[in-house]
Amino acid sequence: GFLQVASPVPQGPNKWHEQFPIAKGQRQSPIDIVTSNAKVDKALSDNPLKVSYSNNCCQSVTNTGASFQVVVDGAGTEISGGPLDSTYKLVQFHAHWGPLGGDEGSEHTVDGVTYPAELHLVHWNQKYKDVGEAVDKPDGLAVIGVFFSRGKEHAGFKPISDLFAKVPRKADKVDISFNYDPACLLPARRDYWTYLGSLTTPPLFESVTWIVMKDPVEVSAEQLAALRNLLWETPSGEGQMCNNYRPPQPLQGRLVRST
Ligand SMILES: Cc1ccc(O)c(S)c1
Ligand SMILES: [Zn+2]
Repeated sequence: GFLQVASPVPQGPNKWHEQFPIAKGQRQSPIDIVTSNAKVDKALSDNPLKVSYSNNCCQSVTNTGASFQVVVDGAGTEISGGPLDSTYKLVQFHAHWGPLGGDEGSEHTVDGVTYPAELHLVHWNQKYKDVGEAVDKPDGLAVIGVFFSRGKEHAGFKPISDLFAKVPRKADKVDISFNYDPACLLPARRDYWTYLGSLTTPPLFESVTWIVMKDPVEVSAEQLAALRNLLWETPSGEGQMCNNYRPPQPLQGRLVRST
């Protein structure tokens, strides 16, 4: 029969360093957050993190082949304060998750504890002309991480999780026709840990000021299962997208601050 030339299946995290040497860098993410080593920094509370999103900023949901991604028009969606020396604008949000029904899937862990999924709200520094210029600068990005725990349905996440079945394949895209305020995905209590790290997927740029919310938000088992309506390439062909999380990386002496 004809030689089957399979499309190159993305290699797992332990191979990324071959093509992206920065994978073994000095400020890689995610990390295990050892809460007893985190240092409370009152400067973080003296200048509180300000999150102001608008409720008509979300344009579409797409399947990137590695996660879902809600594409956001940054106009009117700004964060500032806390660990940030500048204003950053939201550009997209996505998530990382584990196997069906499992408790692993988050990227950051807290004293070794994993959550079933982790949401990433990606923002870029307004001192740069666009996200393309910001994405590889040391102060280019700020990502708010929110842990998802399994529990009651998250009414605010439902309009998004209901769309996953409409974007099963890579590059599939569906417009978001309703008003949606991503702030509904944040926990009520705004305490967080913050440290300097990187993107958790290639190209793994060391450009992220991480803001990891301490409190998880609850989503239902069905909403976690809806993440698997997204498909991706596996070594044995097309399959449910899952385990798209990178395990914790060496801290390399970095300080984790806490509110
Ligand atoms: C900009 C960006 C893209 C993908 C990611 O997983 C993260 S963490 C950040
Ligand atoms: Zn991410």
